[in-house]
Amino acid sequence: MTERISIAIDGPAAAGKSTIAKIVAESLGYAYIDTGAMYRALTWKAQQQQIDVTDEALLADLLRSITIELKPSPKGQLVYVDGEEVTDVIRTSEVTNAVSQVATHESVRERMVELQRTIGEAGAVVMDGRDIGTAVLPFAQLKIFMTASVEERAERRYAENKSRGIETPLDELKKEIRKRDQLDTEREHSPLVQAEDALLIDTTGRTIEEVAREIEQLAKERITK
Ligand SMILES: Nc1ncnc2c1ncn2[C@@H]1O[C@H](COP(=O)(O)OP(=O)(O)O)[C@@H](O)[C@H]1O
Ligand SMILES: Nc1ccn([C@@H]2O[C@H](COP(=O)(O)OP(=O)(O)O)[C@@H](O)[C@H]2O)c(=O)n1
Repeated sequence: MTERISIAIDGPAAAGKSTIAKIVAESLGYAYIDTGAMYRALTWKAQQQQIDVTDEALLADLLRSITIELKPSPKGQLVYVDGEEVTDVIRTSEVTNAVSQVATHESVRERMVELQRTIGEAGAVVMDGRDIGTAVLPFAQLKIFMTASVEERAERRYAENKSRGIETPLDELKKEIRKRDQLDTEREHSPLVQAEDALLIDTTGRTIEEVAREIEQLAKERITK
């Protein structure tokens, strides 16, 4: 019987990964790790230091010299870079439009995977991203590949942005999501791809509660096995 399983949730932008991962982690009493926030944090720091996001060596050095922390709080997960809280600033379009470029670099990915493995090693974790089931936690007991139509994903991001006072036209969001999906699936190093042993969950037209219950059930089946 495995009491502390690892759960990997991968998939394209705005498919609902972090929303669902958070709920499932809370209901199981597990830690939730948003690996996208780590790539965003590095991208933000690089922009602060005016480092060119195509410069792999400088980005890898930067990643080695900074501290990225994910801290749970009643408001949700807070993200810190070198002690500075960056939870909201890493969601701006300036960061969003550069992050997938930063994430293409092999040495950046190697270091991120190392950091994420250290966090996830002990189990009792729900981790979401693009390469969790394939590269970070290949032995995860439950792997989900979460998708939704690009229209629905853009509409969800639109509503989410609106509720946070950000007005980006729907068409622009659709373009940004398509572009990021393309960069993530076509990159050379650990691209976004469904792991062979991952279960595909299409969330199009489904509620957050439905999807969360489905994954909780799948997790419980594995925990008691
Ligand atoms: N099944 C769902 N149905 C409707 N909206 C959803 C669903 N899952 C997530 N959302 C909403 O979509 C938005 C994007 O979800 P998010 O979890 O940030 O996606 P990801 O982590 O995959 O980028 C959030 O505002 C969330 O509330
Ligand atoms: N494990 C991961 C997580 C994110 N990423 C990169 O980081 C970007 C931002 O991830 P995210 O999960 O915050 O993206 P959203 O879908 O939440 O907008 C992705 O588009 C990828 O380019 C990655 O390459 N590998």
